[in-house]
Parts: sequence; structure tokens; C-alpha cells
Amino acid sequence: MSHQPPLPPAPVPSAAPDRSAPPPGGQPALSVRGLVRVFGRPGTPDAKVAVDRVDLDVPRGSFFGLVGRNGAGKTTMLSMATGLLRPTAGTVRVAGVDVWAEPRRAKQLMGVLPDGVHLFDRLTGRQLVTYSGLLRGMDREVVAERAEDLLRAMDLLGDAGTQVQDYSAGMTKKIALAGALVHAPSLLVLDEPFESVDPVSAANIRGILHGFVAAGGTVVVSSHVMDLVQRMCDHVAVMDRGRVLAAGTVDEVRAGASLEDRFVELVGGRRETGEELSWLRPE
Ligand SMILES: Nc1ncnc2c1ncn2[C@@H]1O[C@H](COP(=O)(O)OP(=O)(O)OP(=O)(O)O)[C@@H](O)[C@H]1O
Repeated sequence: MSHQPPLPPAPVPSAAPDRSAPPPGGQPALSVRGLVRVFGRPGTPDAKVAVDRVDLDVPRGSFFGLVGRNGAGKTTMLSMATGLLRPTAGTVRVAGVDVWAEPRRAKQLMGVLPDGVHLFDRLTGRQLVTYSGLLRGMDREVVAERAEDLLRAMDLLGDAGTQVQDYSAGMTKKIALAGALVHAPSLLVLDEPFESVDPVSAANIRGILHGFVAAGGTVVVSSHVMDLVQRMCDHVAVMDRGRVLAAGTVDEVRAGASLEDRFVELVGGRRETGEELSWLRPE
């Protein structure tokens, strides 16, 4: 019999916090550093810098609006932040977890409503929400209960057995949102969640999102509707031409003006006359 040196004692799990790790509450819900996305071959005339060295922190527990003109880079940035589009450069962390180094762990923390959602639209609404939960490894019974709750909250119970391909644009948005919520993520990233959604459903969704934030969750929404962002969000970032021009609390960014006026001031590009469309007159 050989004599082996005694093994060191197994580490005893301790309730004491690990002081070498940053406190869980201290990490931003979403943190972006030096994020770049170039479409087309860099250095060629068709290269397009859609996101240009963006740094941004989304505080935990905030309701964060991302605003910008058409083509400002919002969707491209959110796609990279949620692991859907590979950055040309830069890092993205969700609660400290590197989205591109540990995608599975990061995606478990996130619920995502992408722009122009491509859903499995041959499924019914109920199947789609169920499938989203099962894909996340959730228990079948829990998924079934939550699917009913979400269908009710989105006012889709009556259409739960209809295939998603037969849904209207607003219904599709709502079912996709239900799918993003089913695993109770801690961060929700929603690209234009209110587009095509009727006012009653929009108010219901806002209620759900406010409840989610009140319970400690974080929401990031992109929108063109300044008034909505001013009323709904507590933080905002203004993007233009791939850069973040201003970010902070809504009150900091709007600096006493309305968010819309401040946005136009930051971004510019307002045309005063419309003279170039002088032919556009009714007969
Ligand atoms: N796949 C792609 N290939 C080439 N260029 C792209 C691609 N996707 C986006 N772009 C370009 O990147 C820029 C940013 O687009 P993006 O969709 O991120 O803007 P956005 O702020 O979300 O706009 P909108 O408010 O109109 O949705 C635009 O100039 C767009 O033409």
C-alpha cells in the first residue's frame, strides 16, 4: 500500500462574502466599453461605422431610455449588448458577466426583445412563450403557469391558440415580449417595445415594466418617442452617428428643457422650411 500525503481539507462553504469579488449590487446592470461595429470591410469605401467607441453604464434598477434618430446606431448597439451581433471591438458586461466570453451565463440574466423580431411564427402564441421558457431550462409546470399569466397580462389569452404568423404587428410585439419575460430575467433589453402597440396594451406593458423595475429589475428601451421616454424612464442616453452624445438621469440630460428640445439641440438636423418639397401641394 502506498502512502499518499493527506489531502488538504476541502474548502468549507462560507456565508461570509468573498472580499476579492466586487459586491453583486455594485456592478452596473449593463456596462459597455469601447464598443465598435463596422459593417462592410474596414478601410474600404463601403465600410460603415454604425457604433463608434461607445462607453455606457446602465445602473442596476434603472429604467433606461436609449434615444436617437433613424440610423443612429441604437439597434446595432443593443444587438451587440445582448449577444446577437458580434462587436468589431469592445466589451459588454451584464452584471459583470462578459456577454461575448460567457454568453450562456450572460443570456440567462437577460430578456431581449430584438428589433424586427424573427419568431418561430408557425407556433401558436402559447407555444411560443412555452418554448421560450423550456429553452431556458425551466420546469414545464412553472412555464405553463407563467405563460398563462403573461398571455393574460398582454391581453392575448383569446388568441393564445392562433399561430403567430397570423398575429398583427402589435400582437407579435407583445408575444415576443412575453417570451422575453418568462424566465424572470434581471435585465430586460427592449428595442422599440411600443412600436405598433395600441395605447391600452402600451399602458399595460408600461405597468409591467414599472413593476419589474420596482422589484429591482433593470429595463433598457430604445425609442424615438421623447415624450414617452421623459415620462417613463429615469435615465437616458442620446445616440447620434454611432456615438453617445449625452447620458445620465433624465433630469441631468434634459437640463431644464424638455427632452425633445434637448434632443434636437444635441443632435441638430432640424429643417425649418420644407422649401425643398414646394411641389407637395394639393391641387
Ligand atoms: N447589416 C447591416 N449592414 C450594413 N449597414 C448596416 C447594417 N445594419 C445597420 N447598418 C447601418 O448602421 C447604421 C445604424 O443602424 P441601426 O439600425 O443601428 O440604427 P437605429 O438607431 O437602430 O435606427 P432606427 O431608429 O431607424 O431603427 C445605419 O447607417 C445602418 O444603415
